[in-house]
Amino acid sequence: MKIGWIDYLNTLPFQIERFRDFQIVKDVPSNLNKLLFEGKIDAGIISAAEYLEHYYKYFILPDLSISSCKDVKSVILASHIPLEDIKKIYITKESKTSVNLLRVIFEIFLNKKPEYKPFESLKNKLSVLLIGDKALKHKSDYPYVYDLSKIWFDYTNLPFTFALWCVNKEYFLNNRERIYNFQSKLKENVKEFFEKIDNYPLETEKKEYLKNLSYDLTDKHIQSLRLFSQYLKQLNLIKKIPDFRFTDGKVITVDNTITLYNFDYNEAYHSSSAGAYTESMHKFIIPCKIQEICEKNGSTNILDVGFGLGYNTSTAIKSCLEKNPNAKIQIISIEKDKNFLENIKRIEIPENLKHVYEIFFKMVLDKLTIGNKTFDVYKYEDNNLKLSVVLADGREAIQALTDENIKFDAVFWDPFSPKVNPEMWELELFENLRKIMKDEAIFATYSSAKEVKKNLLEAGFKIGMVEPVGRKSYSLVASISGDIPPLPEKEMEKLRKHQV
Ligand SMILES: C=C(O[C@@H]1C=C(C(=O)O)C=C[C@H]1O)C(=O)O
Repeated sequence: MKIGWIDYLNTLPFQIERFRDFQIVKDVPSNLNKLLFEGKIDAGIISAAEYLEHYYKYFILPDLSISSCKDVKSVILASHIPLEDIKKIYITKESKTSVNLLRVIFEIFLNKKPEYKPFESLKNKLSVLLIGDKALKHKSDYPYVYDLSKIWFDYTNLPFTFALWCVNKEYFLNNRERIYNFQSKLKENVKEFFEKIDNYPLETEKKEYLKNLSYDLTDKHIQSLRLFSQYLKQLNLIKKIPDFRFTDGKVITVDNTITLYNFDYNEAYHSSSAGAYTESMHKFIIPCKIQEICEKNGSTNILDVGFGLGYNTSTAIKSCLEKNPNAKIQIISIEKDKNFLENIKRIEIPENLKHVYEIFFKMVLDKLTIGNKTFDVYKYEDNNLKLSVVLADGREAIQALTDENIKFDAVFWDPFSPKVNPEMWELELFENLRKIMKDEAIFATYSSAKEVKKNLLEAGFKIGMVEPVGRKSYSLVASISGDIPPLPEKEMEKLRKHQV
């Protein structure tokens, strides 16, 4: 394994010299960012801003960072003139996070646009951005020293994270155990370093500097990184607001709800850009008109394919009962992963869904015969709700449902994507599905892949679109004869052409 390593005093607590089996590549942050991006190193401590820009290429090693609360002392704008008079700033070539932070401070907080220029030497420069050991060394040469972390804190009341331990995604998927081992050693090293710091052979001033930093990565740090990323987006320094993906499978999505990464399918359970709860609401519950059905009919019968972490089912129950507290809800959900309840226990459930999740944890394992097949099923039933999570392959369960006298009012189609899970998007499956839907029932899915549209049309559905939330392309709805927003005529034409 090739590990990128920043040779600054502040990386000392990770005690890299202990990792003798790995190849250590020492460089400044800006170069390490490039090396990791290009896959020339496998993991490393890199600029937090590099993660924010290219998050989809990496996973973060949890609970590790280089952060500061208030002063950091080693990321400074050092100047011979006061801040108000600064028109031109010479910036270090070693940084990515700090340059971006400097821009946020000037262009957003102070509403100023100085000129930025990289420097080769410090000679004759009025104002410079310095990081790392050079900042510590040269700060006393300048009459005005502005600590960027302190300014961030004054404006946001949040700590600031400069560096993250990240691993290249491909490398991680093939070497998970090795990375788990590495991260737990890093964590141990930091802990031990600070336990024994008083005996460490190092000047007191340097010890104080290190003690003032923090090496963990808490919710507060993530909150701060998210805010930072929003500013970077505003300044066009990144294209998309990132999610936060960790090697333990946890993903903190854009609306701050948590989803998990499925390492078998190499895909998260929810889109990173909309957020888990928002996605449920806008791609499934609203397009399927769950509230209208509950209000009008007093009951609803939903098929949820891909229970996953339970967001769609729980959001449906919540929305329905909000509109009509007496509604009778029947949900059949299909889930392939027998351990889905274990996965749910690992996420933090949004406050507004907690009461519904309590129901999930009351489900009991039982058997259910559908058609002539018997499945394992998690069941729950009370006056309002009859919920069955069938543990089965989607195709088998839907095939079996066609032998029952059952018709659904709504279908949430939420398996892994056509790219990684093509068998769940095939024509035959949609033909079976059509048999178990009421004529006016609406089918909703997050995908708008061409194959999916084609197969739905061929199975006898009309298709429509749902405006995008948090991503570029729209998502799909389909129905036999229900009222759905049509696809733009241009799209339909393209599809017709492809069909002949
Ligand atoms: C706290 C510091 O943060 C560093 C700043 C970085 C950046 O600006 O990109 C990257 C890694 C960190 O080690 C420092 O330089 O002292």
